[in-house]
Formats: sequence, structure tokens, C-alpha cells
Amino acid sequence: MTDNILTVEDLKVDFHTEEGTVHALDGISFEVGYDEVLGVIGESGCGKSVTVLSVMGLLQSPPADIVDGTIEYKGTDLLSISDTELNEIRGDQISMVYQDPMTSLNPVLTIGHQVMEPLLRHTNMSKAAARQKGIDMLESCGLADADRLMDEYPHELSGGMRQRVVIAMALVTEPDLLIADEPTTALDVTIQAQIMELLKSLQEEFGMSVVFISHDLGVISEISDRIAVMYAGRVVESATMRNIFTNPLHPYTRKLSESIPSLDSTVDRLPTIEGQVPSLYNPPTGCRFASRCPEHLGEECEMVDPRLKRIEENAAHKVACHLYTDVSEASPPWDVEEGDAQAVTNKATQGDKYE
Ligand SMILES: Nc1ncnc2c1ncn2[C@@H]1O[C@H](COP(=O)(O)OP(=O)(O)OP(=O)(O)O)[C@@H](O)[C@H]1O
Ligand code: NI
Repeated sequence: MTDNILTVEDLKVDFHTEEGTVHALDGISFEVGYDEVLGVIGESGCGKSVTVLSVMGLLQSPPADIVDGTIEYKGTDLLSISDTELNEIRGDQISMVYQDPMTSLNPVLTIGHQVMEPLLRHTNMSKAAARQKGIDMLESCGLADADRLMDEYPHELSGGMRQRVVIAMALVTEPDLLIADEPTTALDVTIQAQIMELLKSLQEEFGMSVVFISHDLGVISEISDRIAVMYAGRVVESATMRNIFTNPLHPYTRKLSESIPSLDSTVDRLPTIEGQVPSLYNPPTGCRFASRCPEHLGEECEMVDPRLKRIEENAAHKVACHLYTDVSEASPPWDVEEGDAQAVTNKATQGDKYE
């Protein structure tokens, strides 16, 4: 058993289009622990959806082309198993909630049909048992009168109710990993808060792992244990939620955290980050944030691609930025070989003696 339920390493995805090749993901790496909620954040077009669609095996090829990388789910590389094996896992152990509830619901089938479908496909459950399980799950998702709802059609429901149905469909098989791609964006603020609350309590109840995508750091902070910040097809920082808030390192993350309105703020418009995300047809050589970065160091940032560095000895705080040095490259007193450590200790002890 590995420590993580999901480990994505160096994932590269291109799209071949008439205008050329879009390098949508350029070496994405991240991991999700058991029972952990990973928030993935970044501006529109930075590759959040492509990342999770790769995990789900749902990228259309062509135009998509997974050029490199591995996606390990419980130690199995999802990129190297057969479609049949992937189908077994998808919708049963791993399920996904999409941004727009209407795209995940079939307008001509009843809610009951759709909620029971994953159970009938992935388990040996009888229809009656699947129906009961569906009703229970709709109720867990905060839908009253679930028995009657089972015989209704999607258009008879409000947007918030439909999104609850979609969540119930994703959770009905009690998956080990739930992927939620901006599940509340289409909803108004009050309903959005209720759905977040619901997801949080269901995560605790079922003890599942979650990958939660959003372009809003405020929304994601309510549910995440850890956060991965994406920019232009890369992960630029990853750390615990607490560290992202108290000690954001990447200038892009700092900009994102400045753009969360504080509660007493009188400004109701989010300050946006100046400048444009670079084109992914022909991405810049160095740091992709360089052209917008207030802490730009000059040529190094323009020319040298910053790799993801681990900047703290024990914590898993990683950042891809030339402002920081990897712990393994730095030579602070604690960063010594075991033999040397002994020497340091001896020296210290001797020092004590002579005092
Ligand atoms: N089918 C496709 N053909 C060509 N390019 C694509 C395709 N799908 C995605 N891309 C490109 O891949 C990049 C990443 O897109 P993606 O949808 O993952 O962004 P995102 O971070 O999810 O954005 P949003 O917040 O708007 O949902 C974008 O540049 C997008 O234009
Ligand atoms: Ni998206």
C-alpha cells in the first residue's frame, strides 16, 4: 500500500489543433493522501480540468495526447491499464462531479434511473436495494422527499437541487476518491455555500479523498487540507492550506491570496492580476509567470525554467520560483550527512566541556 491514494508525476498533455499544438500540461506533479482533500486552484485555462480529465481517462484522443507521465491510483498506473479495467475503477472507486450539473444529467431519464445506474452497473445489488440506496443518498445530500424525487426529471428541479443530485450520483457507490471540478460555479452564492458545507460533511462521513478544483481561493480554503496552485500548465506551489494562507511563497499565490476579499472589505470587486496568462501554443522558456511577476529577478526568470523545489526540511511545502533555494541545495547546519551530523554533535559536546 502506498501512502497516497493518487500520485500524478510529470504529466504532460498536448492538444493537436489546426492552429498548432497546445501544451496544456507541462509536467504536472501532485499527490493526494488517503482521506485528504486537495484543492487545486488557478486562473481559467491553466489546466485544472485537463488534469482531472486525464485522471478520469476522459480526454478525447485526438485531439488530446498524453505525452508523458504517470497517474498512480492505489499503486496502479491508470495510464497503462485497459479500458475495461479503467471502467471498473471509474464511476465506482473514483467518481467526478462536473461544473455544470445539466451536462451530467440526462434530460430524458428520471432522477431515480440516473442515481441507481452506477450501483446497477458496478455492484450486484437488486433494483429494489439500489433504489433504497439512491433514496438514502439523495437524502444525505440534503434533498427532502427523495422518494418522490426519484420519479422526476432533471428539468423539474432547481439548479441547486440538480447539483445535489449530481453529487448523490457521484457518491452513491461510496467512492474512495471524489473529483469535483468547480461544482458550485454555476450556482448563486448562498447555494454555493450550502453545497460546500454538504461536500465537507460527506467527505468526513465517508472518509474519502477529494480533489477539489476552483479558481477561487476563498471557496477552496473551506474544504481543503492541502492546496496545489496551478499556473499555465504547471503546478507552481503546493503546501498545506494553512501554509498557503500564512506563508504563500510564489508571487502568483501571493497575488491570488490578495484577491480574496476580507470580510470587512468595502470593495466588492476582486482586484485582478495584471497582464495575461502566456499562450500555451508557444510557452515562454523561463518562468511562465515572469511577465506578470512583481518580484521578477531579471534574466534568470526569463531564461531558466524554475523546477518545483522543496523549501522546508520536513514540511511538504514546494514552490517553483527562483526566489527560493531547494533544501537539498542549501547548506544550513541541519543539512548534513549522517557522519557529519555525528561530527557536529561531537564538536558541540566538546564545546560544552571547555566552557
Ligand atoms: N479539446 C481541446 N482542444 C484544444 N485545447 C484544449 C482542449 N481542451 C483544453 N484545451 C486547452 O488546454 C488548456 C487548459 O484547459 P483547462 O480546461 O484544463 O483549463 P482550466 O484551468 O480548467 O480552466 P477553467 O477554470 O476555465 O475551467 C487551455 O489552454 C485550453 O484552451
Ligand atoms: Ni476547467
